[in-house]
Amino acid sequence: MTREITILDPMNATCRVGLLAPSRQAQALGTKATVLQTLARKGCETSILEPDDLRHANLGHLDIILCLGGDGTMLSAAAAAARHGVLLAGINLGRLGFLTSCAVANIPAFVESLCEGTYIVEERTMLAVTAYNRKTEERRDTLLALNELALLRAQTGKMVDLDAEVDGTLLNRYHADGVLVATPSGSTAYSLSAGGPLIWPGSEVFSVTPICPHSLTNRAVILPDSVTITLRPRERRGRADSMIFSLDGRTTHSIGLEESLEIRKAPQKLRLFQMPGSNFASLLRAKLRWQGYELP
Ligand SMILES: NC(=O)c1ccc[n+]([C@@H]2O[C@H](COP(=O)([O-])OP(=O)(O)OC[C@H]3O[C@@H](n4cnc5c(N)ncnc54)[C@H](O)[C@@H]3O)[C@@H](O)[C@H]2O)c1
Ligand SMILES: Nc1ncnc2c1ncn2[C@@H]1O[C@H](COP(=O)(O)OP(=O)(O)OP(=O)(O)O)[C@@H](O)[C@H]1O
Repeated sequence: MTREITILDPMNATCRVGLLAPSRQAQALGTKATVLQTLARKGCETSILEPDDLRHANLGHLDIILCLGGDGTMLSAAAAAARHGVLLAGINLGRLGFLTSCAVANIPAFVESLCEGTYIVEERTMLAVTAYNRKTEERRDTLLALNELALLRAQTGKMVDLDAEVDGTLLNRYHADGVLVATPSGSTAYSLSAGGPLIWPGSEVFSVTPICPHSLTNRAVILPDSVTITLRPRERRGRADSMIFSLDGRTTHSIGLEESLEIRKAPQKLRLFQMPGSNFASLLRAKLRWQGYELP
């Protein structure tokens, strides 16, 4: 895994922070004020980002996008951060905050570490997902995901059929509620709920995890992230149940029978801020509430 200790360039020591704080709840507004004050005291230049800025604004001048929220807020900013090569951090105002950097109580330590350059940068793999029409060869825009691509049944209580191919060779024909292609970052999210394995960040693999397959031997498969995975909705007994695909649970798109999804490792990596001393094992123990004798 790439984990680098970063030292800010002393010639350019002013840290330019884009603050994404979408919540209007009183507690979130109070935390936002505290964060702004603490950053200003340390000489950081802070601009406020609106959710729309993540799609339209040029963010390349920022050193860091700082989210106040939970995993949902981190996921909303991940693609923009990766596209612009900007570091992503979060102060947890959500429930779990698995992807965030720290809790509200640690704001002073967070800002200290940011300004002293003692933080760790973890490079996280993103997925690049392109839908294309096999007949017309028309391709939709390529989208990025940090956690997973989900191909799911839509507006129906029926199961769906779909084929998954690896570099053009059939992996399996699934009869299920859907299939997930998850990154190591996404292995602790939806894929985990669907019975997929926990994958250490930095592992160069994807997981293909079926959701409730009607076959007890259909399990998650781990693949090298150098492959291209193709997912293709199929007709079943002459009937096509409608399907959707979703990236990080945020955007959903319908997909037709003539379309396929091509899923690859994105050329862009997400640079994720980690507090000094943080490690994945303690995150698993704390956030996934592992129990055990004498666990620290
Ligand atoms: N049955 C499920 O487990 C299920 C169903 C739909 C979506 N999801 C997950 O929700 C994600 C979107 O998160 P949200 O907060 O916007 O939606 P949300 O409000 O539906 O929350 C989903 C839960 O997953 C957690 N989560 C998100 N990313 C995580 C990660 N990388 N590691 C560990 N936990 C994580 C969140 O903290 C939250 O508790 C999707 O990417 C998908 O992985 C899970
Ligand atoms: N666009 C928004 N407008 C208003 N409030 C928002 C917005 N986005 C998030 N919030 C609020 O901010 C808080 C964090 O939301 P977020 O979706 O990031 O995390 P969560 O789902 O609550 O937590 P987690 O995903 O970590 O379990 C929540 O209270 C949510 O209601």
